[in-house]
Amino acid sequence: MATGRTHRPATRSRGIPEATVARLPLYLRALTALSERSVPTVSSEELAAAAGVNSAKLRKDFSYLGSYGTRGVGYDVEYLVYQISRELGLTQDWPVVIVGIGNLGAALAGYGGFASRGFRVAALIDADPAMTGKPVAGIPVQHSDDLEKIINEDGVSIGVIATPAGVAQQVCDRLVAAGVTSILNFAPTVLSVPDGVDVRKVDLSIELQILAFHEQRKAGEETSAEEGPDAGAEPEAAAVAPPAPRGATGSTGRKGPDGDVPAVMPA
Ligand SMILES: NC(=O)c1ccc[n+]([C@@H]2O[C@H](COP(=O)([O-])OP(=O)(O)OC[C@H]3O[C@@H](n4cnc5c(N)ncnc54)[C@H](O)[C@@H]3O)[C@@H](O)[C@H]2O)c1
Repeated sequence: MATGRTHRPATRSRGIPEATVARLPLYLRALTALSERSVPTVSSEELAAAAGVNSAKLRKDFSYLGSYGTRGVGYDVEYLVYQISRELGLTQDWPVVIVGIGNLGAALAGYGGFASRGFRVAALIDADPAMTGKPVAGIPVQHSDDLEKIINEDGVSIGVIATPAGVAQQVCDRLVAAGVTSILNFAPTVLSVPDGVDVRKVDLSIELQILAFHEQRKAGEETSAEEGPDAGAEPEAAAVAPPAPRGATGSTGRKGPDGDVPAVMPA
């Protein structure tokens, strides 16, 4: 998808809501699947279903891109792929470094979905000298002493942190000082970054905790239904689960202290 240079679209200056930006990758994934099947056009309803989004929301989102589709025909798949890719900045190549090449870092390094979306893994960095020079997913691991040099040489603006939590802030500080302005943090810790640096946090355990919350609630509802209309009131009140962590649905959200949606973490 790394084709040509990015044009700054007019819509950018009008401002696209963060929630819409967060849905654009969902549309793009669904559209890419349609494009691979050489489907020429798609209705808003079909695309909304494929992306798991409400169709009215989809039409509103696309209006921010200046894309309204054609009545009775729908949206041109290829053109929408181009429009959304352009809006997301995916029509240019984004070199990415991954820091911390353990279980997770190695899995990320081997993930084909980065390159196919224009994210080139420019370097793998680890502090363990025993790993230096060893290829992971075909890329030799470099020592973290050279982090600044690597960032500068490759013009890297996106860093992925997959180190233990205890060193993540220190790694983050070095990445930022070297010129990285976007960080994808997998370490279970809240990172502090200066203005102008974006942090996205991924935490699968938080997603599981939210699922556990819903499971518990569903179980409570089933019990109430079995016990009759009056029986539910007390147990339900007694079984109040802790609220789901804010923003942990992985959607968008405003910036917290680490530049992302604050997620509740066990201390
Ligand atoms: N977000 C998630 O859903 C999720 C899932 C799994 C793991 N994790 C987190 O990801 C991190 C890595 O997990 P893992 O299982 O791969 O651990 P791991 O121990 O296998 O790998 C960590 C790697 O980081 C390297 N490292 C340590 N200090 C470093 C430094 N200062 N600079 C560069 N590299 C350094 C180590 O040498 C090691 O290779 C942990 O913080 C873990 O909690 C998050």
